[in-house]
Amino acid sequence: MTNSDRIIVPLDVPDLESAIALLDLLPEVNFWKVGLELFVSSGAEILGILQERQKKSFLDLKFHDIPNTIAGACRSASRYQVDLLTLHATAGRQALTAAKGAISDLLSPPKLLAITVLTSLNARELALDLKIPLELSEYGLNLALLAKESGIDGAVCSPQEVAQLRRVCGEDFLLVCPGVRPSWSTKGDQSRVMTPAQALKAGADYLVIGRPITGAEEPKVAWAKICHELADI
Ligand SMILES: O=c1ccn([C@@H]2O[C@H](COP(=O)(O)O)[C@@H](O)[C@H]2O)c(=O)[nH]1
Repeated sequence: MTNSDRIIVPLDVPDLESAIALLDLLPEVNFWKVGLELFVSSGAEILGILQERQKKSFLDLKFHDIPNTIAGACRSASRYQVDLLTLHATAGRQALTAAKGAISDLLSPPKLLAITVLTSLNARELALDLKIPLELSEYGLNLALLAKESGIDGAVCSPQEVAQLRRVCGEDFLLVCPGVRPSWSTKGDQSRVMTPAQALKAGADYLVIGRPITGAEEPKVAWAKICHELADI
């Protein structure tokens, strides 16, 4: 796998037409993410289109519910033959275990990823608004370990925590990092960021890079620039 195959681009657009326009504009992208905005507006059709085009897909619906509901949602989502699927680690051990159990008899189930601490949050918000008494990195690590113990395949974390998670959770635990910003792009609403090269060197398996590419004046140029930055690491 080349480093550009490690980049997942989110289709964070309001409708199917805009999503297809992005696929057409960036045929060199092999891994696409479908999140809440597109799925809520347009449903699952985009997942069939990605399959037809032989692209890998990441369904990022971040399930957060009681065990029975999460299990059913994971089973339903598996029908779409997606490669990755997310749920929140904070749903708890029983929900994580139920999610894994609900898809374990399928022939090619998606890999389940647990969201740890959203990359938009900073330490101050975690402590003052959410009243989490742990350091952010310790909290994230605990959530990743809970997911691993519950049979979940990997975690979504910020690049700032990925080295620690890699060290503690091991090589087989899939680590996917949003919150990735090239030095030449703006952070926007992301708090805990690193550049693509830093994130890969720190141990990420995949990088989710959206607006620096899709919001660029010339998305093809932005994509090529990031791939170039990752070519020699
Ligand atoms: O902690 C998280 C979990 C998921 N995301 C998603 O990743 C992309 C990031 O897009 P950018 O435009 O590169 O900011 C987006 O779809 C989020 O829903 C995340 O950012 N942080």
